[in-house]
Amino acid sequence: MQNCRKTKILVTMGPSLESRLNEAINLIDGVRFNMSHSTKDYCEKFLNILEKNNIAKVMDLKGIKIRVKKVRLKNKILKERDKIVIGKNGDIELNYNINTIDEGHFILINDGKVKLKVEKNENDKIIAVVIVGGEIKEGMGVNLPDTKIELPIIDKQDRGNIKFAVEKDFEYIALSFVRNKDDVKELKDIIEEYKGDCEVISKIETKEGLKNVKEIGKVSDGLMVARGDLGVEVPIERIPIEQKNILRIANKYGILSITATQILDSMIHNPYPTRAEVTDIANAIYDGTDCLMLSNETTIGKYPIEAIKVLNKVAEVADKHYEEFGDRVCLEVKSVDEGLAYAVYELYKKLNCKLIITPTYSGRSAKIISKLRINSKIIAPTPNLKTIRKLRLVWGVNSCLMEEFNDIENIINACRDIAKREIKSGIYIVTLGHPIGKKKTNTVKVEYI
Ligand SMILES: Nc1ncnc2c1ncn2[C@@H]1O[C@H](COP(=O)(O)OP(=O)(O)O)[C@@H](O)[C@H]1O
Ligand SMILES: C=C(OP(=O)(O)O)C(=O)O
Ligand SMILES: [K+]
Ligand SMILES: [Mg+2]
Repeated sequence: MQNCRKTKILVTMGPSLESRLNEAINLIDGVRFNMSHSTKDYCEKFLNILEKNNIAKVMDLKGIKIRVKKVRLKNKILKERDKIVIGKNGDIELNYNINTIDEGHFILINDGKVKLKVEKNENDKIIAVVIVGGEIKEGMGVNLPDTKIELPIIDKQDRGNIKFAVEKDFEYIALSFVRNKDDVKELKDIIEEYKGDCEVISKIETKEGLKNVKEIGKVSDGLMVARGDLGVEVPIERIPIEQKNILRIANKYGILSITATQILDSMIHNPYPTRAEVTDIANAIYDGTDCLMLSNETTIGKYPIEAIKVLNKVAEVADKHYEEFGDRVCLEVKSVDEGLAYAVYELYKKLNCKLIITPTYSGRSAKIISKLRINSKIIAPTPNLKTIRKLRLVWGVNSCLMEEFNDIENIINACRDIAKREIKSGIYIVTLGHPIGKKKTNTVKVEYI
């Protein structure tokens, strides 16, 4: 069983971590492969060690990233009030057709460090004025917060990545730059086409995705507060408010929630965090995030292991105070699952029970109960290895392998053995589906040691 930390840790694989993964393998719960910077062959190298340790595998699709394709300017340092021609044979060419970028739209280059505003769109070219100057280079990321991006959310390369993720049993696929529910449906249809069951995490990181976050949440298995691109697409002062809002929506719909980017940014260069970062981690936990994700800290940072250790320690301490400071429960009751979770919650509070055991195939009963942020341990025994790995990212849930039984008595006895190991004496709760089999959980049993 993992240590008493309840918040889960997802790290991004990259040069800094790849040769030191074994130093952190017992402190992390998931690994993200960012396909903007990784190939399938690169992922292949780590599958064995991840599966041996039941670590959740997350494939993050590169998505429709717009970039600077060509810079024809001699002087690549743009100055305020400069006029720039964008388009074929213009000063700057993008890897995106420009005729949907209208007058008044902003063009943000290099994570928003350079800001242009469109003055004129003459169909084959755009005249833009420099609002904030700076250096521009080919390959730099471009964000178009005001422009409806008319591109399919999944291109040929990402379709290949999805096929690979299904073949290699990735637990999750993260979708970058999600705009609306149709984008999520498109990914789910492709996963189904390849007969996969990877769960879909929608990255909320564009103005349009933010506007549609409710409809996106309703059809996703998880939401990620992708603060990097989000902080470019909306004014940075909106990040704390949008983060709380996105996390509340994920918890209301009973889906996974991940908070990402610049979690311990200063540890890219320093072996210790700032006070602001440590407080940000605790506040993200109290905003209700299931999981925190490290990016540059573990891909290119100088101190990947130290960053993981700091995140582990800070989360462990913050978790202990969830009852005092954590956001209150807001899980929406849509079906029996949520009703049962609230029944477990009431029993836990009224009977001061010390342990909740949720035998499960799908993992859903454990995930839903976890949304109520119950302070007691939640153990989810399952015959399904993939469920163990999926639940690695779910707050407060420890999953373990249990053989497949064919009668309820045996499951209850097996849970008793787990309880004896975990609490020695006291009240514990078991959730079950009766009659036995792959039906939804529909029974709550109070047990006593
Ligand atoms: N180890 C096991 N052997 C046999 N049946 C099991 C086992 N673990 C859970 N079950 C049965 O699976 C059902 C609950 O799992 P599942 O269908 O995934 O529900 P949920 O999605 O609500 O978690 C119940 O019928 C439970 O009794
Ligand atoms: C997590 C994010 O996406 P990526 O790292 O793929 O840019 C982000 O933008 O914060
Ligand atoms: K990405
Ligand atoms: Mg992003």
